Amino acid sequence: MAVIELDHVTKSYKSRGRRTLANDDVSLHVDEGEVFGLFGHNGAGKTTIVNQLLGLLKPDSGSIVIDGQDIVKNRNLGRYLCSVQPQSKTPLGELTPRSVTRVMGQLRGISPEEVDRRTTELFEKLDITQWADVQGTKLSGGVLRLTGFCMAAVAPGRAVILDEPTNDVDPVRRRYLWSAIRDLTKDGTAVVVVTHSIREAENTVDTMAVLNEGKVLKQGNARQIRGEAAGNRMKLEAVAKATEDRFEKPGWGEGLKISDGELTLTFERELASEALKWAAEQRDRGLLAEYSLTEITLEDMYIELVGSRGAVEGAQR
Ligand SMILES: Nc1ncnc2c1ncn2[C@@H]1O[C@H](COP(=O)(O)OP(=O)(O)OP(=O)(O)O)[C@@H](O)[C@H]1O
Repeated sequence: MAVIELDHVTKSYKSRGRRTLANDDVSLHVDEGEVFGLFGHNGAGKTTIVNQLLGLLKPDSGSIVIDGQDIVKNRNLGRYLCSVQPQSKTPLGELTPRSVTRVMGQLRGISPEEVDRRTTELFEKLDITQWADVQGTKLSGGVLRLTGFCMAAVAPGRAVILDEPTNDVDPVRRRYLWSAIRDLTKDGTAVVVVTHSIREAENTVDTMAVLNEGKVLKQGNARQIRGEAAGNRMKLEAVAKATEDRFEKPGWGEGLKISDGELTLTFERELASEALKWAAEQRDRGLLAEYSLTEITLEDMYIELVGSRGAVEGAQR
């Protein structure tokens, strides 16, 4: 059953005499117990979707239904039905992670005992118990961000919306966080994760959409989309020590690219041993350092789809 149904939503902003079409006929559905990844370059229109789900913005046209309730007609319901971790860091001031998480749980109507149990469980899961009672002014950006997640997760609504939850978080706690995101779905909560960390999200998201310049470019089951993009292909990744023109391009690979000193080359899976031989030769010529063969990822699909399009234009208000 769909918890979030966003249909044909269009939203534009007017600023300094200019109109920006932030969402252009966007339709997204998120089912119970599903983690939905919303991907897109800066300025693609992701936060505009989040703000409309929460009832903070009204679409120009289209419908938004959460748990069967019309959010366009009753905008306050958005904030009741969804709990949210906003994109900005949670400013705690002199308050502590434990106190703000408790307040949020109580505001959302769960008993003090349940709030304490959930708060302890979340802090332990994310390994931030040692900072639970430290004032916000003395905490790192990562701990503040994780506190923002706990505030959204302590008493989740029918949907939990997480806008860039992994920013500033160290690699180990990011793993705990992705696992905590999956845990949220166990009682049927639908989770929307807005993130640029597609490589990490890949293991957790069930369904996804790629947004570009306000439009949905691709949407569906994340595993299927990755499978379709990968086909029978693999990828060679290597540290390049020379520019592209110095390499002898193999006849069998597609698209040898060097960007920021990293070489990538995709090829049919059965050519894996050829690819390793080629890489060893290039290393012997002093053109490559470390190299490895990897699977095609969801992030590769994203880059193929969006590329550098919109990366420059989209973000200015
Ligand atoms: N209040 C506003 N007034 C005018 N234009 C806005 C406003 N908010 C957003 N925009 C514009 O709408 C478009 C979509 O912005 P939005 O913040 O939804 O993108 P985003 O995908 O969330 O970006 P990011 O990944 O950088 O957070 C951008 O072109 C942005 O400049």
